[in-house]
Amino acid sequence: MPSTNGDAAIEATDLRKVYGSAVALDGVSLSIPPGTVYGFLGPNGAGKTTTMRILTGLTQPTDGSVRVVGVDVGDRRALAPRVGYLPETPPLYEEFSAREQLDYVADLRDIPPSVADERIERYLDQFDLTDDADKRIEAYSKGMKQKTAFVQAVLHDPDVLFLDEPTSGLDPRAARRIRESIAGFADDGTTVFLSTHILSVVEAVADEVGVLLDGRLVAEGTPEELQSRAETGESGSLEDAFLAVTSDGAADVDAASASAESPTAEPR
Ligand SMILES: Nc1ncnc2c1ncn2[C@@H]1O[C@H](COP(=O)(O)OP(=O)(O)OP(=O)(O)O)[C@@H](O)[C@H]1O
Repeated sequence: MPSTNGDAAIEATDLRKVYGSAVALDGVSLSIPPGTVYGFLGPNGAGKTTTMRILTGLTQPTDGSVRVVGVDVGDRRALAPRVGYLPETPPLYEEFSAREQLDYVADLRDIPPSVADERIERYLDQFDLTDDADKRIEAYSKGMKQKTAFVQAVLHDPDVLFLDEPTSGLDPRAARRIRESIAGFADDGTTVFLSTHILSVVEAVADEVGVLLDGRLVAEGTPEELQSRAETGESGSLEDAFLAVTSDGAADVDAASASAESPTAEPR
């Protein structure tokens, strides 16, 4: 369990989530400093989306507690202005245009119109959406929808940004825009919690990586630290590291041998 850090942007303690008889999360603790880009990895069904939904206050944990920027996530009213969330299936009104959608969200977020107008135009331009900004979203490609949803998540300039597969379905240029944008937010002090299966994105932007397996955090460290843990040694890729710590029985091995082997990444 991480040491309790009152200044952490995300502080989760011993999260458990049980659905019926199925254990989705089995004691996950996180302590993520402000300004960190945290890459959250794990195989299908590991519990990543469940964790994100708990960290954003959308799902109640069965046990455990979460504070984001010092706010208990149960306090939705206090939390909402401080966090942005891009879920795997983003909520967009298909009958709106991107400009209408973003105007609508700006209004919901109480962003003053002059500030909102400037930001919306800047983001539309940044994500190559200006020419299509008045077309209905239902006519957009998957990538255009994803970019619109990303802008929607960041429009209010949140302190902490939760991104679930932000580059999924994007062409290389659009994916690069998102990656650059994530790096830019981090440079400005935003904490980014990034769940993805695309390891090159994590390699490009993450300061720290956590690997979830069967509802447990089985490894945590910088991408370089995780790579150096891979069986292939220092030259191992993040993919090697991911496969090593998520192979059958890896969770037990890691938990048992954490201090004995003094690995460079901090296993859980
Ligand atoms: N609402 C729910 N009701 C019952 N079981 C659920 C529910 N949501 C998630 N689960 C279960 O919890 C476990 C973790 O699911 P979760 O969606 O968090 O995984 P994930 O790591 O995000 O997976 P993926 O990479 O495939 O998106 C899975 O076994 C899943 O079936």
